Amino acid sequence: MSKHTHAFQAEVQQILHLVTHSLYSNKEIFLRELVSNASDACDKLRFEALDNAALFEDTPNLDIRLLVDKEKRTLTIRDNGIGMSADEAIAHLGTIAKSGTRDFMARLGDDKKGDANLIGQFGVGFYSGFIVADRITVESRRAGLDKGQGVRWSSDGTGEFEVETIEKAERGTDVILHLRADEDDYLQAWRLRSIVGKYSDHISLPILLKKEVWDAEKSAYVATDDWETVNKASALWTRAKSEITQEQYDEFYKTLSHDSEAPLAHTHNRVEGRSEYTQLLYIPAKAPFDLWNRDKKPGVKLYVKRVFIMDDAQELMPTYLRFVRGVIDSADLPLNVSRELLQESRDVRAIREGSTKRVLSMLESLANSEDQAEKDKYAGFWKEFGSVLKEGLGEDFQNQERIAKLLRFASTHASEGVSLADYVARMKEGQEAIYVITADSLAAAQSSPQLEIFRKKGIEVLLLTDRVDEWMLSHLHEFEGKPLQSVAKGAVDLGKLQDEAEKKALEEAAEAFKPLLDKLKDSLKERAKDVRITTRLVDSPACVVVDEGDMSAHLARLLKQAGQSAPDTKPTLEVNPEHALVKALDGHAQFDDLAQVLFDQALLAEGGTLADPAAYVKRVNRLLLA
Ligand SMILES: Nc1ncnc2c1ncn2[C@@H]1O[C@H](COP(=O)(O)OP(=O)(O)OP(=O)(O)O)[C@@H](O)[C@H]1O
Repeated sequence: MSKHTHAFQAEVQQILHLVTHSLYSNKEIFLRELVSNASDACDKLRFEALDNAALFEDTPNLDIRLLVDKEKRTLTIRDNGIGMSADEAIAHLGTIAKSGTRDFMARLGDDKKGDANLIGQFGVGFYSGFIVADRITVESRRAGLDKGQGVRWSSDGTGEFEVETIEKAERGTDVILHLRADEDDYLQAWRLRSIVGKYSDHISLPILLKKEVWDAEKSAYVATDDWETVNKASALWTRAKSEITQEQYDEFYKTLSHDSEAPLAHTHNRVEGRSEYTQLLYIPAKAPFDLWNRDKKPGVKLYVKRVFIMDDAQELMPTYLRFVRGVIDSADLPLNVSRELLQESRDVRAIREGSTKRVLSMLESLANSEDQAEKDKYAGFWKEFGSVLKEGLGEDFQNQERIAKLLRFASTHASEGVSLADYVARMKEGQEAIYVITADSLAAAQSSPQLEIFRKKGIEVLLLTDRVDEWMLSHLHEFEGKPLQSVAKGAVDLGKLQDEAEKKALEEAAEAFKPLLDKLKDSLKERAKDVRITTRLVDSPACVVVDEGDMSAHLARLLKQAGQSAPDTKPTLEVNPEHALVKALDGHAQFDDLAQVLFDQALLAEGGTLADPAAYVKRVNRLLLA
């Protein structure tokens, strides 16, 4: 193949622009990214060679080498892994296959400056080479292909790249960085050694550098022909916990996840027994940009006896823990395990159950810690991932109780961080239910008329404003034997919290107001299922509620917003017999206008919208002018 020029996919051009403009504050990460690609390439070769040992050709020992040419000012990252064919080089180094790329770009905003954190999280991988290089040449040959079928890919990282066929004797890939004018630092062996030590020590393959000796004549270190290994070259998770520092754990996480922030917590265990495996699992500090996508695969890598098998092994972690990152290395699974086999394997099920329990324990120890810093970490976790964890209530029945204990809410007593256990501990004497209200926002929840009686009596109500809360309520019916009760559903029944005198007053008012209620029912017969007297209101004249078994108005709105159909259930209007407006209804000349306005206002107060706002305005104006 003669030389061909190709244009980068538009998204790659944007990434390249970002890389060179936003990441220079932490330049050295380019080496971590390229070494990690080299290590992945070796993992892939080892995996493919399980079925075809010939791929190893005559070099079964896999390694990564860093070569420096001080005259040409190049740094080469060489691996003898799987390599790339010409087509693969064009596809992999010219496009971004990752799903969600477009969404990601949109999140960066129009100026495309982005912040380094977000970009780091997305993982610029190969393109990070352009932070320090003004040209990158890749020479590669895929394992199994002929020596004449090597490929040279080259680009200055602007709009285009060139590809041509070359002879390449050794299998694998050379990534040759032509360093920018002011990047001589990366030609120094000590500098490379220190970066490898910092970011890539855990890489399980040897990373080799030419040994240098001091040359007195030249007054400089010069390279010899001997190679030396500069990393520990044993997979981090296989080492004893006591030999691993916090920094090493954190760096390993950063390589796994491309996150530039340290994780919140990790758990590292060797599990023995019926199923034998090692797990090293992390909870990130920040949610990834595509956390909301339930199709997002959990970020756990599967290894079998230290051989990499696959990324994102969904079967190893339930969907609601898809934010967890890490590695699971099984001693029992066969090396040629397929996705299909994973789905059926009892060992995999045992691993998933064990790992789920570990992650929940990790969260529990943060949440229940006496140490404020740990508690704050849990608060941070909840902010980032709480909504996803709630999915577990419906997904993982076995652990429902543990998950319920990890939930945190706002309430009428505290603006955040209220657990169900806190709530239960604060329940009033005689209180039988955990009261909740759902709304679109905290402000809407806090000012809901339905809360008035609870406020007056000092009874705490949980304010649920997350989009998944309605769904959560359909799975979580009780906690420690106390039912969760929506204050916007059914007639308010405070049970033992209401004294006899109050009950009697209500009955009497209902009797006295009967004629008025009948008139209201008649006026509102198209809109309200029923009209009744209530004691739940203190300052407001009226509110709307739905029956116990009906869908809440909030959920119906959410469904409609999401373009789904929701039943048009009529609410019940409850009126406050003590309120001046309600008292004024009796014998009012514009009874119908007032009744309709009362109903419209009740809808508005609980966050609803009016079907006919213009009619409402006209009625209010008529009343104002009367
Ligand atoms: N040394 C290498 N040997 C073989 N293939 C490589 C090598 N480096 C990169 N590639 C190929 O190029 C692709 C793109 O690499 P890049 O680093 O941009 O992203 P990635 O590794 O897929 O994703 P991430 O960096 O987020 O893990 C890789 O998926 C791989 O197929």
